[in-house]
Amino acid sequence: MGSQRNLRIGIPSKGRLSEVASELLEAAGLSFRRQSRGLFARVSGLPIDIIFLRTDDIPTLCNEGAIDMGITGSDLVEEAACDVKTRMKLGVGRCRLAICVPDDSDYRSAADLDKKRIATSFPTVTRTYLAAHSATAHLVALSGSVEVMIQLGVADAIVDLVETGSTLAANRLRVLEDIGHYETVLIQNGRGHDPETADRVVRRLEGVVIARDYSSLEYNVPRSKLAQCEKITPGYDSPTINSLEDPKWCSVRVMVRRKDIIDTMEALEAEGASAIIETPILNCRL
Ligand SMILES: Nc1ncnc2c1ncn2[C@@H]1O[C@H](COP(=O)(O)OP(=O)(O)OP(=O)(O)O)[C@@H](O)[C@H]1O
Ligand SMILES: O=P(O)(O)OC[C@H]1O[C@H](OP(=O)(O)OP(=O)(O)O)[C@H](O)[C@@H]1O
Ligand SMILES: [Mg+2]
Repeated sequence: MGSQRNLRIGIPSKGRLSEVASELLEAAGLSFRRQSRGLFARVSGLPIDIIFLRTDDIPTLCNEGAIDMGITGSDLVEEAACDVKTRMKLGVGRCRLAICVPDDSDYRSAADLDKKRIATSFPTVTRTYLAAHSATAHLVALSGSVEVMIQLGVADAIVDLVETGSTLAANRLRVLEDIGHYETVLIQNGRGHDPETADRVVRRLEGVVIARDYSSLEYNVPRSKLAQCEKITPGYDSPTINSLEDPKWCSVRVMVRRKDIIDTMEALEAEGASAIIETPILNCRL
């Protein structure tokens, strides 16, 4: 039984998302070894092949059916303007796409860029955004080094990805407007090749991605204070409560978003909780 060929998952062959994608798949129990510069790798014990591709080709190749699923940036999915489904956000590679202008220019909004020249690797997204803001610009479509194009006299403004803003600062640019926020995603086309294996990949990645976002927190609390503490830590579903030898006390185990962990520990302590312990979660099924 089974499908005629293995499920194909396309992942970046190089660049910043290449390691991110491999690590996530490994953590989800999809183990494979890439021969140097190889295009394919077989996943051990599962009917899956990993195909190594350019990050920006992954949306198009998924839409065309060359791969069944792919890991890439949601910015590139939007730019490719094709009909693939986003199965899940992977919680990494977060960045935004922004219209940027020289620090010392007087532009105040996208509408001020009407009839100006804009350099970008995202012509489709840029054109759509400008049209919605009553501006039409001359777009210079480039595949990289967009930040230097103002200095080179090629453009008046650029549209590029921004994370920390250090590239902008180095080039004396500022953000005029944000176009959108993006992150690394798992995509799938609508052809439905081997849906059982595809869903299994999604469930496995979910386990890892959710686990990375949460910690497990355990604490002891007098039963009289339990209600207040449960308000602070409602948990992913609901907290697990265990009895302690002293009937006036109980122990609580709960999942807490990692970004909230310190504030939560402080709030619990202030309510009278003690022995508050954070432990990382490697994987989970909820
Ligand atoms: N500074 C950044 N911070 C976070 N994510 C980013 C950043 N820059 C890019 N990304 C994400 O990574 C994807 C791939 O990045 P990019 O297009 O720069 O290629 P790359 O992997 O860096 O390879 P190259 O060296 O060819 O530029 C982007 O589409 C975006 O989703
Ligand atoms: O706001 P920052 O943290 O500075 O990040 C933004 C920069 O990151 C990306 O470039 P990348 O590092 O991939 O270099 P590249 O231009 O060689 O692709 C992007 O194209 C920006 O230039
Ligand atoms: Mg890059």
